[in-house]
Amino acid sequence: MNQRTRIKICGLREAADVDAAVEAGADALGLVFYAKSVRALSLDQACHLAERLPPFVTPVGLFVNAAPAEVEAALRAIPGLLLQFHGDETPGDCERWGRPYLRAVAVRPETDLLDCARRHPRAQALLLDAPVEGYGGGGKVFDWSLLKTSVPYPVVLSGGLNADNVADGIRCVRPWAVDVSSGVEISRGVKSPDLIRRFCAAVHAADAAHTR
Ligand SMILES: O=C(O)c1ccccc1N[C@@H]1O[C@H](COP(=O)(O)O)[C@@H](O)[C@H]1O
Repeated sequence: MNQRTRIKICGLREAADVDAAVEAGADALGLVFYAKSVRALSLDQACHLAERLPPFVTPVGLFVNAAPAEVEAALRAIPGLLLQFHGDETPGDCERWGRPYLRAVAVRPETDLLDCARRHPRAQALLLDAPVEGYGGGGKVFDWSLLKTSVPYPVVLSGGLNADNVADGIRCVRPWAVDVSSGVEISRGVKSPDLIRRFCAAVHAADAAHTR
């Protein structure tokens, strides 16, 4: 089946970057609700960015061990928010909202993806990331050859992707979607509309080149 690879651009902080991502064909935009991240937003800032999104572009709220009240406030304020849990949340923490969510998994040689999938039966997707110091957004690629198990729902490939390596990632992993943050930044936490466009163009070119 020919299947286009969905694109999530994460850690946006500026309206111009949001607009560039939408124009370039991004399917989802990540809003970071993790105070320790250089990409962190207040709820107010996140609402203003989310208001710019046209239909069919999904706002994604990224949380790391957030207090339930914080998740609840974001769900109330941003219609259609897809949750991304990127910390040590238990399956119960992720599922208590009765809302679709992405569960981030740091992929190590010993990681059992099927077990992760079993523990998160209601996740929309597993988001596969590199193990990094802290929780994520570290721009590190993991060893894609570790992905030998297929999971019973879609995966999102992330971790150190950029316009130069994303085609290889798509070819190796065949993910439902790819997710990028550091790889579209000119300096830590500062997005570049040009790099966003280059990343999206590389994904579209990879899809056009591959029979999937
Ligand atoms: O972006 C962050 O600052 C962040 C902080 C804490 C957890 C996750 C974070 N970002 C997510 O990390 C992956 C990989 O990002 P990168 O492309 O390697 O920089 C991605 O899913 C981001 O959404």
